[in-house]
Amino acid sequence: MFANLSDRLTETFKSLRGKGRLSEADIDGTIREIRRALLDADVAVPVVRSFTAAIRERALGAEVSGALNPGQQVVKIVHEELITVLGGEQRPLRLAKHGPTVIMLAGLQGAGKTTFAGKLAAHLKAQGQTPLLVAADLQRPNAVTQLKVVGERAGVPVFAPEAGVTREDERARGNPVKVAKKGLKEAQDKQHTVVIVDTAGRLGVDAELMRQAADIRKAVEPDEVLFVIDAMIGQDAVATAQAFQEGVDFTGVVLSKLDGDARGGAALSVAQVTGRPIMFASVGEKLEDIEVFHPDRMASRILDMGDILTLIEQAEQKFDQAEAERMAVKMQRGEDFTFTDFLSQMQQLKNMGSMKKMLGMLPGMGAMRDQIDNIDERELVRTEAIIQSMTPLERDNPKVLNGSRRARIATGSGMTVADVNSLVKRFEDAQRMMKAMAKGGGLPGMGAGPGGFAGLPGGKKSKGKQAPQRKVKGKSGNPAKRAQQEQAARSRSAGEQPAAPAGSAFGLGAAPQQDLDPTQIPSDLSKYLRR
Ligand SMILES: Nc1nc2c(ncn2[C@@H]2O[C@H](COP(=O)(O)OP(=O)(O)OP(=O)(O)O)[C@@H](O)[C@H]2O)c(=O)[nH]1
Repeated sequence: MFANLSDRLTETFKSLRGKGRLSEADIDGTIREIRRALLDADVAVPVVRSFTAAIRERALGAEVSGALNPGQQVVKIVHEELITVLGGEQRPLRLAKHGPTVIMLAGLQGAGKTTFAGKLAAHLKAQGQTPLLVAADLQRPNAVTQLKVVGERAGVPVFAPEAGVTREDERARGNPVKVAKKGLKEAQDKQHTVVIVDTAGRLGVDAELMRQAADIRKAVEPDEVLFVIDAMIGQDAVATAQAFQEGVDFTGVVLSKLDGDARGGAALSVAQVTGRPIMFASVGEKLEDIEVFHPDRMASRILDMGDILTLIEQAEQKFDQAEAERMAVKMQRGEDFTFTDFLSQMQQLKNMGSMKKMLGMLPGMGAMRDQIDNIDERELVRTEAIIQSMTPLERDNPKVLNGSRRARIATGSGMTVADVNSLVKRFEDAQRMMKAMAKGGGLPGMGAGPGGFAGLPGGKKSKGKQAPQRKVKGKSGNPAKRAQQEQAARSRSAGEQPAAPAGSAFGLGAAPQQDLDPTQIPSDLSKYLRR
């Protein structure tokens, strides 16, 4: 996601590091680099122009802050301007006060509408809604079947045109406007709280496509019309978005395929050009690859400051609280950490999704992209296989693991004895770590107490002594935000980095800690602390 842009911008800021003051030439040089980086990322020219002009004006306007050096000041300005370009505030979905909320999806063929329809349905279902998917994409023969498949995966019913008995039925079946209306009626009758209408796309913008989408819009009067755009579309993004805005009009944007996007110009152009908020990002082919779009968090990711809030939220959603509490109690009692616990933690880690994606959300990880790309996610599966090949006695009393038992486990799991030895070694390290945490000290750079993962949030706070904490002003009521505030304060008072890479105990490439560029961090964290 934005890999090239992110690398170019962070490289540009490096040249400002350590400068006591910035001359106009320094600023112009930086602006030139930013302009090139944005154009190479396919950001639309007018957007680049206004963006760089705003940065230049503010940078020259000497917004002096005692806390930040000039280099950091420029990063802060770029960060704030990026947030503005990306739409400012996050805009949540508008839900209808009465009756089902109607959400219509529009966009070009292959933009990712059908895939997103399933993701959105699953996302809303997890929030307690009862969505109905409506297949009004009758253009592509396979589209209805595809929607049925994603609906089944999401556990959400799909309304699709049935084969008709009369000629009139058959005509209605081929008419997307009638199908959409019938779908809405079905939702009202069956008391669904949300209706998601998937519409047809074409290879390019054409009058027929626009007329059909506009007719569906008129027929179902949606609360939201979401324009789904492929983030890899490049310079065509602006023209396509404008055509849809004129033809159908939309209330929000969904950026799809943001996972595969090394350029990402669409993201930086569409909100600004259309004045419509980006509301969701689609970041993969799986059902759970959906993110609520937060302009400030995305700006932080682009500047390689990480996105700890999203990471915490995802961890919280997938985290099994009961299991965490079981671990907390166990450790407070001083009971030994066993392979059974190790396995359970690993399974939770797996539930949280791709390790690469999670690591990519930590600050300063852009410089380690190659190492992250080399992480072998199958390692979790191999580790699981080894533990599954142990007897209950061995899992709970790892000390009994002598040479012959290790050889048997290696054969049973299809691994080598060296693999088993290496896992036992990692396990012993994790066991020592858990003991240290149980004593209450916590571990450097970690926010988690007992029951939490190494380097990941979650679990209860230790009752024992914590490292001295700086008081955080204006603590948020939001657990994710609060966790970050506390972590930031802890990290600062201890002079530590904001978070330790996760997964090291599980042997997933064990991303080493690196020196973070100080020009990249302070403005971001201090921003959250001030909130
Ligand atoms: N990598 C990646 N692939 C995606 C994403 N969203 C969709 N795709 C893939 O893109 C292709 C097209 O997606 P669809 O959901 O069928 O697109 P559509 O807009 O419904 O297409 P039409 O129904 O023909 O208008 C499929 O192969 C999807 O698996 C995403 O976020 N990331």
